[in-house]
Amino acid sequence: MDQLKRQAAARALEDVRDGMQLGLGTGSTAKHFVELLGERVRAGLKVIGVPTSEATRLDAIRCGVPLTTLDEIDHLDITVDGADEIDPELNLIKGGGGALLREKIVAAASDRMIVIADDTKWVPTLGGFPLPVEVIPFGLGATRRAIEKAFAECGVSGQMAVRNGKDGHVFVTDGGHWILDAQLEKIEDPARLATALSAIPGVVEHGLFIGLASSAVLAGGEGIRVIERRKPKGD
Ligand SMILES: O=C[C@H](O)[C@H](O)[C@H](O)COP(=O)(O)O
Repeated sequence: MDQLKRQAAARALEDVRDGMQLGLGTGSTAKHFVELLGERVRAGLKVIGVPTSEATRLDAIRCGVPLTTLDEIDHLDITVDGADEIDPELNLIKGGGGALLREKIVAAASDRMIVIADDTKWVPTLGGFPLPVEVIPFGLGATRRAIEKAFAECGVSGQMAVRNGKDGHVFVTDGGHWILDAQLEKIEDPARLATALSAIPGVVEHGLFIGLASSAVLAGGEGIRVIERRKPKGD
């Protein structure tokens, strides 16, 4: 599986040109991209990156990839990031590693987002992977009830739990927030659910990435498949 992730990362790297400003994703697949990019940088490629998490920032530094911020530059050419699920419209569930907020800010600031994954992430309908919803700890009970109401209005339901870290304590995101993971099984209308969740006070962000991915590079036993998004970015 790790080999497949690396192959997808290597394919995305073929789109990177000298002088590009890149969004650097988070997770085990995006980590391969950062490592491969580092090799190219050491061989003379001139790029600059914006990391989507503290973990990726440290990886990029270790690999020698020069970094900047979205305060210092006004756009990114390409963001390369992994995903937890990808549907045929290239809508995504992200946030399995807790980096969804910075990932979405960076993807939205990019001309193109290339999603890299092994082909087990490709699904007909999103929802098998628990949907991460990043929340402010204050008023959590009220936020939870509002999320449940939004789920009901959007025709989905399922258990929701505060995410714990490996140490057994509540997982805290890079932004200092908590994550609720919702087991929804099938999200028939992800765009509607995304809009409903974004309207709830106390919800900082959610893991539905709608209309952000430009293409997906899927690596599987049969080789690599590149799927281009049909509609323009943002639609
Ligand atoms: O918060 C984490 C990110 O959204 C990751 O890109 C996503 O969880 C996929 O990670 P991985 O490549 O490790 O499966």
